[in-house]
Parts: sequence; C-alpha cells; structure tokens
Amino acid sequence: MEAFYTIQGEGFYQGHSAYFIRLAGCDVGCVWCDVKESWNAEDHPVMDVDDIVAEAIKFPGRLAVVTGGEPLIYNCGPLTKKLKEAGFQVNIETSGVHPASGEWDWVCFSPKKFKAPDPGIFQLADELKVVIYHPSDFKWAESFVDKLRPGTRLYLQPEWSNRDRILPLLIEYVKNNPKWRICVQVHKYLDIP
Ligand SMILES: C[S@@+](CC[C@H](N)C(=O)[O-])C[C@H]1O[C@@H](n2cnc3c(N)ncnc32)[C@H](O)[C@@H]1O
Ligand SMILES: Nc1nc2[nH]cc(C(=O)O)c2c(=O)[nH]1
Ligand code: SF4
Ligand SMILES: [Mg+2]
Repeated sequence: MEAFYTIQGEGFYQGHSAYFIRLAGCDVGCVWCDVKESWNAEDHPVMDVDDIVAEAIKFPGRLAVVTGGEPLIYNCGPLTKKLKEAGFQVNIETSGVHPASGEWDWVCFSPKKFKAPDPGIFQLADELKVVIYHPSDFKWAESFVDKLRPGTRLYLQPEWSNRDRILPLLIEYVKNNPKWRICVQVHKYLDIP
C-alpha cells in the first residue's frame, strides 16, 4: 500500500528510525482501526519485492518494519529474505490471526477481540501490544500473558481516538500492575507518518 521512512512510534523500538512497508489487505475488521484504507488489497497496486527493497536502501536506517493491513495474509518469506540480504533488521506488526511466514528479528503481536490469533504466534512474539478501548480490555490483555515466552515485553496502548478517556485508566492500571508498560503512539503526537 505504501512505504515510508519515519520514526517507529510504538512498542520496544519506539523512537528508532525505521522504513515502514505497509502491505494492503486485512480480514480482521477492528472497529477502531487507524488505517482502514488498507483493508481492501485490490485498492492498491501489486509491488515487486526487489523494487520495495531498492527504495528502502536509499535511506540510511537499516531497520525495516513490515505492517499493514495484516502482513501475514501473505507469504512474507521472499520479502524478509531480500530485506535481510540488503542488511536490514526486519520487524513485523501483526494481529497474529494467520500462521506466520518469513524470518523475523522482532515480532510485535497485537491481538484483536474481533478475530482469534493463531496459537503459533505465542512462541514467536517478542512484544505483546494490546490496544485498550474499553475497561474490560485489561482483563482480556492479561489472558495472553501466560501463553507467551518468559520475557516477552508487555505494552498497553490507548486507542487513539479515545485516548483522553482511556489514558487515566491506563496510568492507574500500570501503576498497579507494573509488569506492563504504557505505549502511546508517539508519531501521532509528533505529527509524522
Ligand atoms: C494498523 S495495525 C497493522 C498491523 C496488524 N494488522 C495489527 O493490527 O497488528 C498496526 C498497529 O496499530 C495498532 N492500532 C490500530 N489502530 C489503532 C488505534 N486506533 N489506536 C491505537 N492503536 C491502533 C494495532 O493494534 C497495531 O498494533
Ligand atoms: N511512525 C509510525 N510508527 C508505527 N508503528 C506501528 C505502525 C503501524 O501502523 O503498524 C506505525 C505507523 O503507522 N507509523
Ligand atoms: S488487524 Fe490491524 S490492520 Fe487489521 S483492522 Fe485490526 S488494526 Fe487494522
Ligand atoms: Mg499506524
């Protein structure tokens, strides 16, 4: 759908320069999704992996973040292979609803109430990032923790359009449950892509 060089605004690599590759198409349908224009793959051109990598290497950073849409609707093997050959660390943002493909250096797993994850993602995730939209989402977030590998980073992210309502709850929750960290989408505060 698009690719752009920016600052990773979320999760463990927040603040790090990164080349984002956004693959179009998603079958999860989150009501609060901030990139709904990505959902229909047919709205966007098919692109060649070599051309994507050729664009990426024009920028000085060597961290690539593959996102979407839901990137794992595709076989990501060829894309991750070429990115790694070009010297990139390759991270993914995924809902985990489809079995994983590709070779990833860092997996951000962001589960969704709208569609259950494929259990294979639990052993691949390096970070769990749960979007908090409703107070009941805290309990739902906790339900994933024991399924993950020890040491998986745990983030709670306020749903952006409700951040004024959610943030006070989130701050209290993390003060009382210190294994979690707050993650705000810093790129939106910075007004960058
Ligand atoms: C747009 S999604 C694309 C990748 C993948 N489909 C997924 O959901 O993880 C990228 C990240 O943005 C988060 N996100 C999407 N809409 C959001 C919103 N309105 N507020 C906060 N986070 C949001 C998702 O949970 C995910 O962690
Ligand atoms: N700057 C920036 N950081 C991000 N981290 C995850 C994003 C995504 O949409 O997957 C994203 C995004 O869209 N922009
Ligand atoms: S899974 Fe990701 S891209 Fe798909 S609707 Fe949900 S937030 Fe949007
Ligand atoms: Mg985004």
